[in-house]
Amino acid sequence: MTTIKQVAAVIPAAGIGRRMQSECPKQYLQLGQKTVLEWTVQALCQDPRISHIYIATSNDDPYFSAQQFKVKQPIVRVQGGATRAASVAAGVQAAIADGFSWVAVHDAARPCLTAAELTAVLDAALSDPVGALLALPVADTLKRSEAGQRSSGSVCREQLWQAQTPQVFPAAELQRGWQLLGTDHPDLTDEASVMEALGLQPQLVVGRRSNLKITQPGDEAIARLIVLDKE
Ligand SMILES: Nc1ccn([C@@H]2O[C@H](COP(=O)(O)OP(=O)(O)OP(=O)(O)O)[C@@H](O)[C@H]2O)c(=O)n1
Ligand SMILES: C[C@](O)(CO)[C@H](O)COP(=O)(O)O
Repeated sequence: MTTIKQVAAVIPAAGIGRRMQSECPKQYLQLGQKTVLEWTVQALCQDPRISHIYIATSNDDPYFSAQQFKVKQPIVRVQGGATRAASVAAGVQAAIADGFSWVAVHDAARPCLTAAELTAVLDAALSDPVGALLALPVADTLKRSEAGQRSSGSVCREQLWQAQTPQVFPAAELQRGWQLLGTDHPDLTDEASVMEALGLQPQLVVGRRSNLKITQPGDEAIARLIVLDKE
């Protein structure tokens, strides 16, 4: 009988959603019958290799206790930190303490992840010496703006990708990176940056534009259309 490798999902959900300017943190906005976070947890349970879910929330989060996660995987709440990296590191530490050697880090603000994307990034990561992340080749012309929101030129996009999540890596390697660099380093905006800082080159797995991160006003309306189309 072949045993499948068990992976802990870590969801950073301790942000305040400043850019969103919404009445509550964006991870608790309602998309139909579920909140963004409830959709995200459900999305991560679409592959049986995800066996536990660690959610990092802010200490004074008044919304989490009312969440209804209708999944069979155990949900573990941990205290998030002042940065996304600190929140992720708290979840990874809890996962390691529970015996996990691989983690799949996925933003709470990305509720539209499909089963196909999740399976693809897990397949790639678990058979790769470094790990893997979902990403999109840049499809638009990129402009640089140095003053007054005016274009001062274009940036070559030939070798540029937009990182998404899940990002799937060995937990101990991530911890080694944070021990070296800290969790408030401005360049460590995702887990792949930590691996790159260790001199490693994660595998890029082509994702979908529908796996958007709810960030700016109006993004929640797009995400609502995507998730309700699945219902
Ligand atoms: N200290 C932090 C900051 C962010 N996050 C989480 O990291 C994810 C991606 O971060 P981002 O989109 O930047 O969320 P916010 O930090 O909430 O947004 P903003 O920067 O607009 O405040 C989100 O699910 C957010 O909840 C976190 O767990 N802990
Ligand atoms: C992790 C991430 O979603 C990859 O694109 C992104 O770096 C998160 O950035 P944020 O400013 O913390 O939302």
